[in-house]
Amino acid sequence: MEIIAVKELSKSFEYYTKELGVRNSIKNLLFRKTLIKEAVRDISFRIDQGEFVAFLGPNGAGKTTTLKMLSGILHPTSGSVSVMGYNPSERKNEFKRKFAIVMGQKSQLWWDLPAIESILLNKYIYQVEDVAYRKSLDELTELLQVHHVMNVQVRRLSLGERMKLELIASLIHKPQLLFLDEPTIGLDIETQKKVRDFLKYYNEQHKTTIVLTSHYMKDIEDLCSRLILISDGQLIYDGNLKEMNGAMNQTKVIKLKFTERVKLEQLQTYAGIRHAEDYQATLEIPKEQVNAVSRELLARLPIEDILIEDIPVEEMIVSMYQRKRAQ
Ligand SMILES: Nc1ncnc2c1ncn2[C@@H]1O[C@H](COP(=O)(O)OP(=O)(O)OP(=O)(O)O)[C@@H](O)[C@H]1O
Repeated sequence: MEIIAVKELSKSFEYYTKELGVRNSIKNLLFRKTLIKEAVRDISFRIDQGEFVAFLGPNGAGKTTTLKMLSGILHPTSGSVSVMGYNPSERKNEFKRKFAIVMGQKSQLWWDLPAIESILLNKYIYQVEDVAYRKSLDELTELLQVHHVMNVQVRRLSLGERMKLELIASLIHKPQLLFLDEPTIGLDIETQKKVRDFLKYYNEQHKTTIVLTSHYMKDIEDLCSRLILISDGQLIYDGNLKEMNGAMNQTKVIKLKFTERVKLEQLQTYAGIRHAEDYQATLEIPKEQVNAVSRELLARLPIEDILIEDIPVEEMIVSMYQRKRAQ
């Protein structure tokens, strides 16, 4: 079932530049120059129920602007958006009850109160019935293991604890759609993993559609089967992570560790040296040559360890952004 349908969506902002100084301020008042920023340009995509989609782009690509249009905070300049059958711009209460937004950098919890108070407030705002509320709360606190901090003032919580409670507050009404903006930002590795495990389980269990933006590639690789990439307001890729791997990864990386110091000249017969220093080297080799080159390396050099890997997802994505800029 289709949850989000975005068609030829664009958003432009009008803004003004302001020069410094009193004289310029007066000049600006009289002859203000209007500039137009096309933050989102003609993008189209569809997302089905239960999908866990990464929505990525470099800084200023238009991600927040798009998410704001999907949640009804901003009106599109042109094009259409349908979310769960609603036009988000109409901001119907019924629509607002069906989705949630979690922002890693912005809290929705009352700072001076225990989180349970904010969660309870959401129960009333979203009109969740007592039995459903109890069930949701028990499930979420159990999964996230936060019983012991429910009654602690939010300002006293660690970042990880707060993030988990943000998730509970957002999911207490069982939204069909969840927008997650940098949910693991600033968290330690162990807590990042716990949050990821929770999101994976929750998505599978409840078929909640999740749209995630994150700068951590581990979030994307572990959670999202599909990737929507935007750059400079335009859609540059929409597809499976594995397919992108196949299409982009025409080369593999060979990481070598040596038992003795190896000179650069000994490696120079191979094109694609990414890095070489004394006891280690990294080469980038076309896929079809990997077997032959590995055999030759093992025969010719004092190798302690050899590792053959795909190009990291992060690098593939960055090279997609670069390709787009070069067009
Ligand atoms: N109200 C506004 N007025 C003028 N320009 C704006 C406005 N809001 C956003 N922009 C511009 O639109 C572009 C896209 O912004 P947006 O916040 O959507 O990017 P983003 O992909 O979310 O970036 P980031 O990862 O840095 O948060 C940026 O160049 C930004 O400066």
